[in-house]
Parts: sequence; structure tokens; C-alpha cells
Amino acid sequence: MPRFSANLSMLYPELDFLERFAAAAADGFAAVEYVGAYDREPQVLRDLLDRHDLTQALFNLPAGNWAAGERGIACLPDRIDAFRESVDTAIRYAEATRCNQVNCLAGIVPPGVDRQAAEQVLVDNLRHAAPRLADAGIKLLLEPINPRDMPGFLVNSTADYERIAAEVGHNNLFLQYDFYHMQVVQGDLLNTFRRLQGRIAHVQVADNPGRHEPGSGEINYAAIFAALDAAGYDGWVGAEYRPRAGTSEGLGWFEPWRRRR
Ligand SMILES: O=C(O)[C@H](O)C(=O)CO
Ligand SMILES: [Mg+2]
Repeated sequence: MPRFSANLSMLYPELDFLERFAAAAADGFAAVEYVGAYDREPQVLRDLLDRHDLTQALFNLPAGNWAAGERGIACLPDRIDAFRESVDTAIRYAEATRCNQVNCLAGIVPPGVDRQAAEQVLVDNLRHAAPRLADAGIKLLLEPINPRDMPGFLVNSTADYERIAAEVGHNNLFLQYDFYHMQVVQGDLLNTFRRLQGRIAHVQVADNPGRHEPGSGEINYAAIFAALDAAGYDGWVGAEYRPRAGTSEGLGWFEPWRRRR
């Protein structure tokens, strides 16, 4: 049975961030994930997880100045020291929240830097991060993101992930397989999932077009959830979408799997 994690960066936008933990638990989620909550004390997050009996499924490495348009700093040639510090910060938060995986957002290629040079910076940074996170018992993930939603983002496809992972050459670099981005970029969702399953540590779901609830668009999520089960996928499935109406009102798709207490 798929196990779902509420993505608190997208779900419950009507609530303050810290109130979203209670809302996710009340709606039957057993886990939460988010882009990052580095502006909160790690103990505050730990207390919320404990109070609501939630698992911290995932968060991202510090992604730079989000409000200013940054979407990760891992490929930025002038931010190598900041990236390396960010790995230590992420380990501190992961230990506090007992989270065993973190996602790296590669970042947007800066003007004047060519993609190959940016990719080399990313590879070097991942070579630094993968063993450090492994020593702490934390998986490092890399997520391809479609360039329509994030123009200029460096890592867009599973081919990008495979090429970069081969270059990094460390077994602690897993794929975060977001079905929405993969539908936009390349399709063939289940064949690719099955081929790369051994390297996939986390999946996320949203429908296309619109990035709304599973079942609101063209992706056959009934077939995908059945295939995840049939394949013995035992990771979390992140509900990372923009609710069309209210979050709780739009959870009909989740009814068969929600935790009942
Ligand atoms: O957008 C996504 O798909 C990511 O998973 C994310 O964390 C940053 O936006
Ligand atoms: Mg995603």
C-alpha cells in the first residue's frame, strides 16, 4: 500500500506553516515533507512531529534566497562554500527531525555561465555531499524539474540524473522521481520508474496540466499507485500539488490510503 507524505510547502497554503503539521495529521497523512524550514528551530519541528505522530519524510538542502528566485545553489560557481556549509546545516536538521533523506535542488544556471560549467560545479558539490550525508546515515537525492515551471533549472530529466550520478560516482546519490515533472519532460512514466527503481528513494505526485490533485488531469494515477505496489516500492509518495479548492476538500483521491485513528 503506498504511504503518503503531505508536502507542506504546497498543501494547506491557507494556514501558517507551523499549523500545517496538525492539518496534515488530521487529514490522515502519516508523514510530511517540505522545501525547508531553516528559519525555524529544529526542536520546534521535532516537537510538532512528535505531537502529531508524523514522520519527517524529506526536506531539501538549503536552496538559497527563494524569494529572490533562487532554486538551489548546488550549481552556482560563486556559492561553493555556502553549499558545503548547507550540507552541515541539513544534517543538523535531519538529525533533529529523524529524517533519513534530503533532496538537492541543483539550481538555475546563472547568466553568463554555460551549462557544462554549472554541471561540473554540481558534480563537485555532490561528490562533497554524498559521503558526508552517508556517514550521517542520510540519503542524498537529486530531483529533475521541468524547465517550463523553472526556466533555466539545470537538471531536467532522468537522463540528466543518470549522467550526473555516473560522474559523481558515489552510491549515496539517489533519484527523486516527481511524476508531474517527468510527465511534462519525457512521459513513459512507468517504464522509466521500473528501470530506475533501484535508484529511486522518493516519488512525488501531482497531475498535469495545472499541477493539481492526482486525478485532475491526464496522468493515470490509479495505474501508477497500483504499479508502485506491484513493484514493491517502499518509499514515501509525496503529495506535492497546488490544491484546486481547499486542501482537505480535495483529498478524495487519498481516501483509500488515509490513516485512520
Ligand atoms: O518543485 C518541486 O518539484 C520540488 O520537489 C521542490 O521541492 C522545489 O520546488
Ligand atoms: Mg518535486
